[in-house]
Amino acid sequence: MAAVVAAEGVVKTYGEGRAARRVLDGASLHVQAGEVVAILGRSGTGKSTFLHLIGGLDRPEAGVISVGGERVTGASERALSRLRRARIGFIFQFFHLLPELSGEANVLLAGRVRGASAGAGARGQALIDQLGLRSVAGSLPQQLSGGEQQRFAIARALVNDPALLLADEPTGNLDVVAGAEVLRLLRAGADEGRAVVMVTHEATAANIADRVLTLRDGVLVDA
Ligand SMILES: Nc1ncnc2c1ncn2[C@@H]1O[C@H](COP(=O)(O)OP(=O)(O)OP(=O)(O)O)[C@@H](O)[C@H]1O
Repeated sequence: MAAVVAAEGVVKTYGEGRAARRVLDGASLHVQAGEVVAILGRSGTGKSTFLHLIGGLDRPEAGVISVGGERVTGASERALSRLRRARIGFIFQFFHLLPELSGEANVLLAGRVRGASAGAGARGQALIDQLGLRSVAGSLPQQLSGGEQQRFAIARALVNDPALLLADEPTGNLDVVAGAEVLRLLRAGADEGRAVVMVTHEATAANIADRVLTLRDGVLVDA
């Protein structure tokens, strides 16, 4: 079976000249459908950078990245935004919900953009029910708890039924109970056949992972 994520030899440098810092130096990662991979590593080692590169939010200077068999590296901006909408769900530490829209509207909007998958509206409503968000569906993000905001963010990430979920410190801003629920939802997302790549500081988050890797000296190694 082809990997959902195939990243080979990824190199990324920030800055120029004497200030240049090579954050990724040949990092490689392959993730299959149904698999959760946790990436640990000290602060500043390049975990978020790597996730952004996989998701096509930034470009490496060397290496090859594919998602779902489609090239991320070398793709045009237009192709990248289509690929992101169709295949990738992003979940961030600070939720990144649009503040002027209700939780429900945040989810449904993601299912209405150009290139959204068929049936996204119905799926969004079903996710709001499944994730226990119906009673707060009309609330603005600022009126919601952190755990509720993250569950809306997960519903938004799932609304187009992506093959890949990318989660950057998804429990970093939550208490233990809400964090455990978010991890359970990520695990369930993989058990439904998605690939999940999660960057985390928290060793407990790795409990739901099939594989735990560490980013060290610019490459991914077994933890
Ligand atoms: N846009 C940027 N321009 C310059 N340097 C950057 C940029 N983004 C990140 N860096 C630097 O690259 C390094 C890796 O950053 P990154 O956010 O990927 O690390 P991280 O492992 O996710 O860290 P943390 O665990 O603290 O979130 C850091 O030293 C950071 O300061």
